Amino acid sequence: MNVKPIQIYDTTLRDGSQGEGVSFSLNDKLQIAKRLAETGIDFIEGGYPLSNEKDVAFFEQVREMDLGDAKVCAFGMTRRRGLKPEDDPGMQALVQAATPVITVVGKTWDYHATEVLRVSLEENLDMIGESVEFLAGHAEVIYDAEHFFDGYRANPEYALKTLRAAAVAGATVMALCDTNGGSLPEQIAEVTAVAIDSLKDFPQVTFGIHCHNDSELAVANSLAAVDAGATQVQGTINGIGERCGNVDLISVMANLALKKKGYSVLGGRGLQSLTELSRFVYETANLQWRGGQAFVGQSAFAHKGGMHVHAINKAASTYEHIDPSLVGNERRILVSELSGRSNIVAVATRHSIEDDRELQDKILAEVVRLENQGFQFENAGGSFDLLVKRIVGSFSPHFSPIKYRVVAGETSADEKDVYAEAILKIRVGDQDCFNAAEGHGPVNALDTALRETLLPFYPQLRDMYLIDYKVRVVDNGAGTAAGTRVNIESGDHKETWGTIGVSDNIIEASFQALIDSVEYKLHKDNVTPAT
Ligand SMILES: CC(=O)SCCNC(=O)CCNC(=O)[C@H](O)C(C)(C)COP(=O)(O)OP(=O)(O)OC[C@H]1O[C@@H](n2cnc3c(N)ncnc32)[C@H](O)[C@@H]1OP(=O)(O)O
Ligand SMILES: CC(=O)C(=O)O
Repeated sequence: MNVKPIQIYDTTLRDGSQGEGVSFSLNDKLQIAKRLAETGIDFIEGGYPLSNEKDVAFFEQVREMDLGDAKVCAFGMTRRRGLKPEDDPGMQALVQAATPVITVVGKTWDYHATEVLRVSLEENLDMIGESVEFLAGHAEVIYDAEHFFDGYRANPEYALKTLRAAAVAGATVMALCDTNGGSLPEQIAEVTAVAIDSLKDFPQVTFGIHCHNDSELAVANSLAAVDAGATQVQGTINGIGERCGNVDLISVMANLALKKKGYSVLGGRGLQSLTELSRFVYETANLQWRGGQAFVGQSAFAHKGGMHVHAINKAASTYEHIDPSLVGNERRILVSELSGRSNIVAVATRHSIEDDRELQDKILAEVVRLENQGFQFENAGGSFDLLVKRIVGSFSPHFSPIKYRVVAGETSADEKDVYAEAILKIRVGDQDCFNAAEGHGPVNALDTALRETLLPFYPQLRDMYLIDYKVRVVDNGAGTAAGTRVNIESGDHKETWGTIGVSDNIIEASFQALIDSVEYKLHKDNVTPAT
């Protein structure tokens, strides 16, 4: 069967940066461009050179990078009213960006031309035609038809004229924009087909689709346009962008490659790097991951319900629409009060409890009891592992806490320096050890005191570090009134693990999570407890 290649046009660095809370540095932009190219993205829209110095510098520096087959595009608007293109600073900035592709946005909607630009409909057509013609002398031109679908609904004849003006002037791609993100898939399909038909006397012209997600339909709309004949999809990684965002290219690429028949993206490669690409962009943009993001989210293949895990263990496709590895993601089994024995067996693989139903029931009962107190084991695999060890009987403590005290306060009213000190007594083997430490805060002081005390006995702890610390107030209603839940994420050179503590007292909850974190490290490294 013939497959139709669909070009992927990424505008994370331009339209994505219009998203609230997104601000890329120059280096961020260059790094993301490199990743996009490595993934096999066809077009990388780098920014708006008229807008700011950073984008100008981006285009200067990106030229020095080897981005393989990816084409870098500079973005800008048509010439200003009353100016010749060659005299327009925006046009000049686009040319100076010296990219192989220039994307120029123009108005399609008659209302927008007359009310916002305040130009006649004829002048708007001239602005489009003259701008494209001028730019086509310097680069391949993609024409972004802003508000195309709203424009078509308001005045179809005029909307199509704006496309024709761009085609006559030499644009090679018409990107139809659902700028306000308000269209439905059936409208997109119908209007895209009409637009394509209207330019059939320009066989060299192809069509793209550029959707926003204001109605949560951007993916469906983009796929509808592709079915109607569009061969380029514009969007951003993770759907970041203004208001509700742009279409998420991750979902578009995965659906086109894995679900829809007859299309290919990324030259048939690169799909397995989608999860990594998604997370790289989140990290670089300093944004929180969306756990439930389709295909690449951390929870996209996370199974919690006991009945589901039972089925997954027998046949994964019962609750997974694709094999997660196809997009570089992985299956996760969560343990909680909603678990059945199947979750416990699946998570506790290293404890060989598959055949012991009695043990499975005991572990499950303990999980349910603790969750009722405010514990949550989904992100606390280290603590869950220790819980299983305790019930199975393979847990041997490496130390035992005797008492601790934490003091925090201000050094003086003048200096207002906050200090924290921890005093700790623990038993290691047959020795009682006493230590005090200072820290940036009470938990840091306690952590330092604990490590310093244990290091002479367990030098392996030098390789362990704290990655994240989170506190939540829990009001469990049903169970004992638990006050705070502390989750700690720790790591060493090999792996990361989560631990948990719950108590009315935040310091006590933190201490429990710290103890579990250290015990998990020592157990996993098979360190013999000091005698
Ligand atoms: C749908 C989209 O996402 S399009 C891209 C939107 N992105 C951005 O706006 C981000 C980058 N923008 C910027 O840095 C600035 O807005 C600039 C540099 C482009 C322009 O800044 P300013 O000159 O201060 O103008 P301002 O932003 O206030 O207004 C936009 C101007 O462009 C004009 N304009 C808007 N769209 C177009 C167009 N397609 N063609 C020609 N002129 C246009 C407006 O009429 C207005 O000009 P006016 O003040 O003479 O009426
Ligand atoms: C061009 C563009 O970003 C839009 O119309 O949404």
